[in-house]
Amino acid sequence: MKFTKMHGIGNDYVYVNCFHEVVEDPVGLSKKISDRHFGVGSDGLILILPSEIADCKMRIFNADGSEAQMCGNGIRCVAKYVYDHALVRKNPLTVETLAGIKTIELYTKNERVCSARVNMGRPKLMRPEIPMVGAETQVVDEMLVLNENTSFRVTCVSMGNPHCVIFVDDLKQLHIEKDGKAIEHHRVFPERTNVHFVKVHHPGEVTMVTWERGSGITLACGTGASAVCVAGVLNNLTERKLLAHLPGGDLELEWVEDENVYMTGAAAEVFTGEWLL
Ligand SMILES: N[C@@H](CCC[C@H](N)C(=O)O)C(=O)O
Repeated sequence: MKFTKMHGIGNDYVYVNCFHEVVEDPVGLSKKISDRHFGVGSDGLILILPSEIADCKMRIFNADGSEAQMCGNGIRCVAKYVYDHALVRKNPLTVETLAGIKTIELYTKNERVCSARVNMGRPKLMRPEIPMVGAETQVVDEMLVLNENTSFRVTCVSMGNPHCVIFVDDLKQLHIEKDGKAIEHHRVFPERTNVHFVKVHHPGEVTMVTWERGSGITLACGTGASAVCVAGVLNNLTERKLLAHLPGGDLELEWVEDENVYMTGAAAEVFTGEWLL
C-alpha cells in the first residue's frame, strides 16, 4: 500500500489515496501506522476517497483508531493532495467529511498548493452532558471538577467534533498530559473531547496548546483553533478575527457575521512510501 506523509503546521498524518488503494481495516491500520517506533509515526490516518456529493471525501482516524468527524489541519492537506496530484484540479474545491461538506480555497506557489482557507462551518455551543445544544443557549461556560484540588472553567464548542476550551493566565503552569487526559475521558463527555489551554495576549492574538482526543498532545489542531476563536468571542476575550500561535505554527481564524468560521494555514507533503505490514 502506497502512502504519503503530510502535515499542517506539525499536525502529521499518514494519507492514503483511496482513489487507487483499498484499506480494509482503517481502525487497525491507524493504530499500527501511527506508532512512532513500530510504524511510520503520525497523529493518525487520513483516507482520501472519491465522493458522490463533493469533489472528494476524507475519513480521519486518530492514533488510537477512533474515527473523528473532522480534521482542520488534515483537510488542508487533503485539498493539497488532490490538487497537486491532479485528482481534482479545481479551486475552490469541496471535501465531504462526517461533519458535512467543506469548501476550501487554495493558495498556490509554482503550481503547488502551499496553504488553504477552509470554511469550517458553523460552530455549536455544547454543554457537558448535553452535547450539541444550539448556539442560542445562554450558557457559555461551566466549572469542570477533576478532583478536589483541580477544576477548570470550560467553554465547550462543537466544530462537528467536540472541543473543550480553557483560558489560562500561564501556559507554563499546566499539566497538559495529566489534566488533558482526565478531561478527555471525563464522564461529562460521553464521546470524549479535544482539550485546548489558551493564553490571550490581546483580543487579536492567542497562544494555545492541545490535548487531542485519541491522539494526545499534538503540535496543532485546526478544528480546535476554530473552537478557540468562537470561545474567545463568547467570553468577550477576543475579536472575531484571531491569530493563533500553536506549537507547530500559526493559524488565522475568522468567525464571520454569517456565523461560519474560516481557518487559514499551511499544508505540506513530506515524503511518500510503501507500507509492507
Ligand atoms: N487535529 C485535528 C483534529 C483531529 C480529530 C480529533 N482528534 C477528534 O477526535 O475530534 C484538527 O486539526 O482539527
